[in-house]
Amino acid sequence: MAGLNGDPFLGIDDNIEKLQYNNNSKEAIDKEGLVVGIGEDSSNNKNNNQGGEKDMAGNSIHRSGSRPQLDLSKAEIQGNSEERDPTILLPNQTDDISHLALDIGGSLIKLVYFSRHEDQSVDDKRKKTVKERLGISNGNRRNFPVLGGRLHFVKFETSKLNECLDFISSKQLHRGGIDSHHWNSEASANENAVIKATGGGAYKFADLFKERLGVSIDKEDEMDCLVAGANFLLKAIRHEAFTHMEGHKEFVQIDHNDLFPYLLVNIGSGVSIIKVDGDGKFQRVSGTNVGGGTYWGLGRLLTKCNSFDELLELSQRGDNRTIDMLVGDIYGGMDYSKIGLSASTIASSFGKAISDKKELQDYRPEDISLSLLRMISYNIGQISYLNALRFGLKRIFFGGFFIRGHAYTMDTISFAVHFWSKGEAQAMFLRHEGFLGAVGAFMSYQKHGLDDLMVHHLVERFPMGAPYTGGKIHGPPLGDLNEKISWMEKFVLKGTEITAPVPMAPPGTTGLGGFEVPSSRGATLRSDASALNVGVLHLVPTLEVFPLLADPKMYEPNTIDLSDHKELEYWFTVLSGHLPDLVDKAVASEGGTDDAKRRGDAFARAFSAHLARLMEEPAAYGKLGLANLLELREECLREFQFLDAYRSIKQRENEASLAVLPDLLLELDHMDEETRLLTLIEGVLAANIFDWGSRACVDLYHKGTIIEIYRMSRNKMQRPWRGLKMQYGF
Ligand SMILES: Nc1ncnc2c1ncn2[C@@H]1O[C@H](COP(=O)(O)OP(=O)(O)O)[C@@H](O)[C@H]1O
Ligand SMILES: CC(C)(COP(=O)(O)O)[C@@H](O)C(=O)NCCC(=O)O
Repeated sequence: MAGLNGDPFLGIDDNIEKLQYNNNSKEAIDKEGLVVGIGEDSSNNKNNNQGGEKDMAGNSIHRSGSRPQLDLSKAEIQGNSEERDPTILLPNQTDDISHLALDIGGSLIKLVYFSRHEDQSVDDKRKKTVKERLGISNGNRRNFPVLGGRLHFVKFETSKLNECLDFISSKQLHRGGIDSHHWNSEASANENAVIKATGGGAYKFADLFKERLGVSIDKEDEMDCLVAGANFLLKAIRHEAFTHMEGHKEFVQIDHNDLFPYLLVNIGSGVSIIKVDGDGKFQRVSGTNVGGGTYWGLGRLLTKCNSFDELLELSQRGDNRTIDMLVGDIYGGMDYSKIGLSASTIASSFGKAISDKKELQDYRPEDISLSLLRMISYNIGQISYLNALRFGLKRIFFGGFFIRGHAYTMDTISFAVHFWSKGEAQAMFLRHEGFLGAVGAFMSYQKHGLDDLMVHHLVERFPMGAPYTGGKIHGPPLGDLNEKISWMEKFVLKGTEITAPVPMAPPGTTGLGGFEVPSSRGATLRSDASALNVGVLHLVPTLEVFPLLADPKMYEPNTIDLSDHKELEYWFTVLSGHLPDLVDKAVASEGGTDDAKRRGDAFARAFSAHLARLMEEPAAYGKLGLANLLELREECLREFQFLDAYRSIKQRENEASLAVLPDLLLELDHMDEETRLLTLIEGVLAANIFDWGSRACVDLYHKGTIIEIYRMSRNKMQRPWRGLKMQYGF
């Protein structure tokens, strides 16, 4: 019933099936692990960036294409390959392994770093033995370890560079991470490490990195990186792009064969506008100095805000009409319909301040913030459209941290694009908005094979719970989920108690294309990552996903789409109702100790909070299908260290099955070939039907083990077609 787990060492094609022993109808379904094989021949890896057009002024950047990075050739397990968690020797590995890339911008430092999967050690011995027994081979795949792990996304303010350096140092990221001994025990001793970095800070702070961390910065061109990052994310991450109009978010599945050309608008401190024609083929066609830095800088001066988020939060309670001059203010309350302007259209941002005999302090900071935000967002949307028009482009992707997943910002940009293009062009946003450059810099490492990754090769997971340690449940408030680092990591640094459930954000929309007052008033802004909806990307070097499908990249494994609210409500009720039972099983799987009970309790609270959040905002963690929801639950269980909630049940089942196996085999041996085959098929189907989790099956299950149920029902299962089969001789 349960498939083999992926084997990161062997890279064998392998199905991860998870049987859900659940108490609810419809609930127990198989989930296919989304899996990847990034261990293809790394020598074939192309550096997408190398062919980049260098037609931007003055950019002559050295790209260190010849420097080897994670070279996996001739890798082998050191010592006994049967031992748990064995060390892997990478004999051809140079000392400068690096799993970290940076984008050091005018406002923020973005970090993308790689950590190896922890779960690779789980029961490797058993898997190998089973694989050997079954004679499963690697086929023509390479017979050495592939890089399985996670891509993390972290950001810091550039003004707090020291925090960033401390973070890198505490995790030894510049030396391949604290788990680097798995890969190369000498790596940590390396003093000649080089890390890839892009953005202006790669130049400005290179000496500081050398001084503080002893690492050299290998500079990558910012535009190259933005484009490489955007192309990669659009190709490799399911539902990376989405539209946002009048508060409504819709994920867009990009067809890789029809991605280019597009316009990329990166709204960082300033704005770069790039026409992208292919991998490494692009041209920076425009830009504007009125960008994110303008909103934050001017906003800070005008409102005395202490943080960008505070400024954004203020805008949510603002009314721009007190400060913006509207068409109606000029036209005596009338529309100027001849040119299509309604009375409520803003004629001149901040224009009212000319005639009002008011001073700065007479205006509400909330109104100032909203007016400023609208002015800048609208302006960028309009300039972007004009550039799209120049080149006949219909699709405009917006990135950069100015957007910050903020509904009003996105609605305003979308409105401007839609309005001026008369619906011809479309504004789309990227979930990893601010990380494009950093991802691109990460991609520029040559030999990790990431540039071969395609759709389904990365599985995105969200930190779902709080870590447990020392007999107490710790963790930051759920609202701070993954602001900088995963919950588990955060705990190590901060270790605060769980104090609150996930705070509910208002339906953060503005209505009417961003011109009116936002409907979301008095609410707090979501913490960074939960607003950004950026999870950790997992690379699982095992299978191709359903390689026989005509177009595996476009395959949607979710048959139940939870963006339908009724469907979501149904599953919310099912999962909530099932929670106590699941907790009981999870606690039992860990021996029913007090410690397990506390973790079970914390898991229930955390998962309930996530469910509540998803009810409020179904797209909070990206496009939501039932398979994703069940995976979120698994992830949450794992974070509370329940590796397999159904462990004790499986144990019981295995014991029961093994006890009757000799008899069953004997019985099968005595059958003629046809009956044997039929019986075997029936047996497999019986188990599979149980897997479907119908209420009737589940009720039956409570009365005994699967094998007993099967035995009981087998005699009653003489199907009419069986007689027919004999009658007609097939
Ligand atoms: N926590 C934050 N601190 C500062 N600015 C932020 C923050 N979150 C979002 N921003 C916005 O993001 C902009 C920076 O975006 P980013 O894409 O990181 O560009 P850069 O590479 O110039 O730093 C800032 O100018 C500001 O408008
Ligand atoms: C200089 C920059 C590329 C730096 O990138 P950033 O740190 O803002 O992300 C960007 O700020 C920009 O494109 N500014 C606009 C300059 C102009 O075209 O007017």
